[in-house]
Amino acid sequence: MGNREQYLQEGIRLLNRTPDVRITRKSSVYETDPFGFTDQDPFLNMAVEVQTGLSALELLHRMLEIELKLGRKREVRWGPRTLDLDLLSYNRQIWTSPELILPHPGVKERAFVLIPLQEIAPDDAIPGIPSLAQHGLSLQGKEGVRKWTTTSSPNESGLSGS
Ligand SMILES: Nc1ncnc2c1ncn2[C@@H]1O[C@H](COP(=O)(O)OP(=O)(O)OP(=O)(O)O)[C@@H](O)[C@H]1O
Ligand SMILES: Nc1nc2c(c(=O)[nH]1)N=C(CO)CN2
Repeated sequence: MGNREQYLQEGIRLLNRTPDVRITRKSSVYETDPFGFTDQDPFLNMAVEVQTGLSALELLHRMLEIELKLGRKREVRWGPRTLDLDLLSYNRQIWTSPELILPHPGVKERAFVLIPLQEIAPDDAIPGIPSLAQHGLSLQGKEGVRKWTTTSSPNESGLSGS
């Protein structure tokens, strides 16, 4: 919602100012069709890598604080938001608790996550996630807001159909 690029940049700034958290890589920014609740404006998505001494749960808590600081309200599931920060993967750990699931369960079904992620992380960064090529996805363009193409017809998530 609102000035989407500014929210992304502010989120990154606050993440990088968090004690014991340093951003080490940033993907391009992608404009993506809304997934889940489709009657809303396009999203901007990106992935960042951080180096941290925090535990995964501590990092998640700092991320939730940043969302709140930037005015995130939880109204409609999958609905419009100022900023959503998800912890996609942490040291290739596999973890399930009521508060935190690792890797994030949405990764494997969301092209808007997989594509920015593959720009900054190796194919095996997330346990159990097939590579982009295995999803039939390829990237276009090099600068600015980027797009991708699917080699077969996309399903709702934007990933190639099975
Ligand atoms: N890996 C994770 N990263 C971020 N949040 C997670 C993760 N695993 C579990 N959660 C939990 O999910 C809760 C709800 O997240 P949120 O409201 O951002 O969902 P959403 O963005 O609407 O939908 P989705 O989670 O499908 O992207 C968080 O409070 C958090 O405790
Ligand atoms: N394109 C796109 N659609 C979404 C997104 C998102 O980040 N990008 N996040 C959602 C809830 O987490 C729901 N739908």
